[in-house]
Amino acid sequence: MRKGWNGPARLLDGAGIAATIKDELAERVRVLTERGYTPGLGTILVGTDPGSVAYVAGKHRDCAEVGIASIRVDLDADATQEQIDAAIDQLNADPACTGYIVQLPLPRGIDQNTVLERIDPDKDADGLHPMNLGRAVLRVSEPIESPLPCTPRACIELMQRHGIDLEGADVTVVGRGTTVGRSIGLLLGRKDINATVTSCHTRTRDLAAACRGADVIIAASGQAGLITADMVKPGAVVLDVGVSRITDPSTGKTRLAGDVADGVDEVAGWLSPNPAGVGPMTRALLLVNVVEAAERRAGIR
Ligand SMILES: Nc1nc(=O)c2c([nH]1)NC[C@@H]1CN(c3ccc(C(=O)N[C@@H](CCC(=O)O)C(=O)O)cc3)C=[N+]21
Repeated sequence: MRKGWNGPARLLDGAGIAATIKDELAERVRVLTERGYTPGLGTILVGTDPGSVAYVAGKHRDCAEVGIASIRVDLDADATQEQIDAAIDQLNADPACTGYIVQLPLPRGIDQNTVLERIDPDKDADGLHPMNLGRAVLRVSEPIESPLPCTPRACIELMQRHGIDLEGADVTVVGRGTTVGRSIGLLLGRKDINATVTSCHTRTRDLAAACRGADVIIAASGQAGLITADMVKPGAVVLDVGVSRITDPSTGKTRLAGDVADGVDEVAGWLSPNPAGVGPMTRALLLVNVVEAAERRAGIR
């Protein structure tokens, strides 16, 4: 938060920091490759959801930029649970694959939890396997030598690299989805971060009050424009994590919209743009998870 703040917000430059992180990773990848441990990222994509197709393509482009090998498994939208299981078993067994993700959401009829639990926890590049989430719950004061969820890591890294102090800060998290809302509190409450976390969702009685009291708002509900200027304490840090695809009723065209409404930039002290904020950072932290997994395998962490 910024004292005596009187807008407009400074931008949390996710695209810029992501580029810096990728530069740092390229050097670590070079060392790994020299030792015969080139990291490899796998993706399993089921179906042709345009958002998912675009994200997966972005992840493979990022890999190429830093020298990480990439392995792509694309399945039809009507793939069976058995076919998805077989793709997971294949990547679990593939020595060239250091870590991989199964792009979410999965088509209707496929059980997400069964899929996530089948991933080898050491290769869980998303940090969403119950073993890895469980480690994050249990190890609050020691370093965690296993993958952590990418978007929560991305949010924290984005703030830390802009010098934002989270020690004792009041952080309100809006949304309780698997990839962000449910797990980010595990990281924010760690003894090396020490934030105080309030977790809100669609049944919260007074969301505006919970937001107004916060030094930091993490908006990850997936409801376009949910967080409005009147809900933000002047000078607060606002991270716009949500991604919704909305259709303009007059033109019929779709566009991407975040959780944060226009006008918040006039009140907040810091704001992550969307696009170019948390999205590119999430992709960068995915690569960090893969490089860290490769370093563990190579015995250099
Ligand atoms: N297993 C799994 N892991 C994920 O991490 C995961 C997932 N499933 N399913 C969907 C969400 C969404 N997500 C995004 C990643 C990058 C951008 C991103 O880089 N966006 C660009 C813009 C991209 C555009 O314009 O389409 C930006 O913000 O600048 C956005 C969204 C990862 N997710």
